[in-house]
Amino acid sequence: MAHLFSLSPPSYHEGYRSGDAVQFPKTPFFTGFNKPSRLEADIFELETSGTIPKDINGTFYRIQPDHRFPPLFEEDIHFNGDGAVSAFTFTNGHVDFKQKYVHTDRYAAETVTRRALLGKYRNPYTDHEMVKGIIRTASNTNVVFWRGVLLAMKEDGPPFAMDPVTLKTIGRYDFDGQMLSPTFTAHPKIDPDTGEMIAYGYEAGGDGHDGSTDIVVYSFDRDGRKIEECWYKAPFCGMIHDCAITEKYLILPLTPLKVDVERLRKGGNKFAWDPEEDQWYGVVPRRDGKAEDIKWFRADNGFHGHIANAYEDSKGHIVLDLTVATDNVFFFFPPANEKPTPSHLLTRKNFTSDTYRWTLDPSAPTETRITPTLTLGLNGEFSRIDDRFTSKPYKHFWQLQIDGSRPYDFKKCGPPAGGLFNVLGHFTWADTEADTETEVGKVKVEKDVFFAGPTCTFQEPCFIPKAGSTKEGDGYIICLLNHLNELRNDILIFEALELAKGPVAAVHLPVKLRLGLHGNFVESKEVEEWKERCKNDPVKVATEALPWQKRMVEENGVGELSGVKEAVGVKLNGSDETNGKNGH
Ligand SMILES: C=Cc1ccc(O)c(OC)c1
Ligand SMILES: [Fe+2]
Repeated sequence: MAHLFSLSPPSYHEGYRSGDAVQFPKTPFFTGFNKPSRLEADIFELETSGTIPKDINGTFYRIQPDHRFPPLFEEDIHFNGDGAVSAFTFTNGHVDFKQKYVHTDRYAAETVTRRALLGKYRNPYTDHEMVKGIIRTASNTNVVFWRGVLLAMKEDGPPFAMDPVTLKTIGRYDFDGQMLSPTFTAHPKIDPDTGEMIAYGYEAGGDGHDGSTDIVVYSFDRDGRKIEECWYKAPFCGMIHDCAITEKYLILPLTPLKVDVERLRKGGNKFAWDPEEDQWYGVVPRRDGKAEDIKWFRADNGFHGHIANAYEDSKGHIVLDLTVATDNVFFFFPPANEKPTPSHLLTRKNFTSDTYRWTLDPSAPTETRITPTLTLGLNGEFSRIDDRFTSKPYKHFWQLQIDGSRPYDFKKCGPPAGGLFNVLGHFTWADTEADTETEVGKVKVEKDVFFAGPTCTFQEPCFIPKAGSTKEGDGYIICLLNHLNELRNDILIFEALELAKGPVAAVHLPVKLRLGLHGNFVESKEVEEWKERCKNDPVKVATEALPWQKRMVEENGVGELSGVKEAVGVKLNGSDETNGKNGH
């Protein structure tokens, strides 16, 4: 007799989903530690070890891509998973946990059909007809608190707003109708002095998947008013994942991962790595920018990781610190001339990801070639700082490190899911101003590190300032720990300036989450204050389709998009009659 689990026909035929069996691909992106969690959860009083500091009163929010349904394509990637937000709320030494999906338009549509309708990562040409014209974003990359709401963000679409207490999705957020570009970054920066949000979108000129080289830059002041909007041109349509701000400038690292609309039309990958292309840095003024103001700096090929920080030095030069890898970190987006490799054969490239310091002279001519002022000889990613020092000279950063010299239990864990981030590091710049003069290669940091052990890796850390203290680094580091052998997660809490001493406390989850991207800490006081304010002035979400959707309706007639209208409740005519009846 056939084994019960072999009764259903194969769920993928020639790489495309077939049949009705609900089965995830057996590929490395969907198995082992990478198996979707699909969990919405609410746990009151998590188990803990050590002593949870009683002065942490607030919530650590983080987000993970977590596929709800078997993907349409067997070779789908982690980054295409539905956004799910986790919230760890600390109250006087106790910790509660919540996790909820972001209810995007794709979430609504796929709830109706109980199966995936959207195809490949950022390729609408691979979607089911029913969702033509949909806002495709999975909102899975970052979660940022803004004026009373949590914004779940992904760089291919607008943010979705969630209630910070219940994690219920409120709707698509358009900054009170002031932000109508098709794309919006997952890495906005908040100026700690002015409280404004500086943000941008790339591939922003058209519908968000047409290879447009337009970049839009926005600033919203602390009262939510749009005070800046300027449109610039990029030398090519490529990924601009993170950004940095100084007092006067916004810096946009353009990575040689390129979009090609013809490839998209043929059902191919969103991005292709171009090993021949430079890494570019666009610099624009934060105030009164004009299209012609953008200045590009170019350096030899490299793959941008995340920003640590940036500031202007005493000469008015921009000091910019970020990780840059020596090869294509997104191994699933190979060069255009390379055939896609089946994912069971895919391997991470052998790259290192050092921390680079660039010093940019804003008065230099555009397309000036640059070399780093400093490289640190580290190998890591996911740098974080004390965010109160964003845009200012700073001393401390924290970063996940890849230390191949430490023991790793391959037998118990297999290949490390998401990368061997086995060490959490705290680094102190020796002397911030002098560093800009230092020669390349000289390590000018002091290290303070903690090794996770041979069966564990870390997810991105986050700094929590100690209440009442304004001193840089005076706080805690909170960090998810992956138990790769047990398929479970913990949260570790460290004194931020004393990682080597080990965690002061651990919080134990009874389940495995998925590998997440980014997170932020918000004080309970702030959430409560905004709850009060929102009673009189409720958060408004988008009530109309985006301009590109309206154009699509005009060009094709609503008839062609009726599938969307019915299934998704996209408010194509500004009516909301279908919204809300779709599953939730
Ligand atoms: C670097 C991370 C990164 C970049 C682009 C993405 O769409 C993404 O999705 C989770 C993640
Ligand atoms: Fe990121």
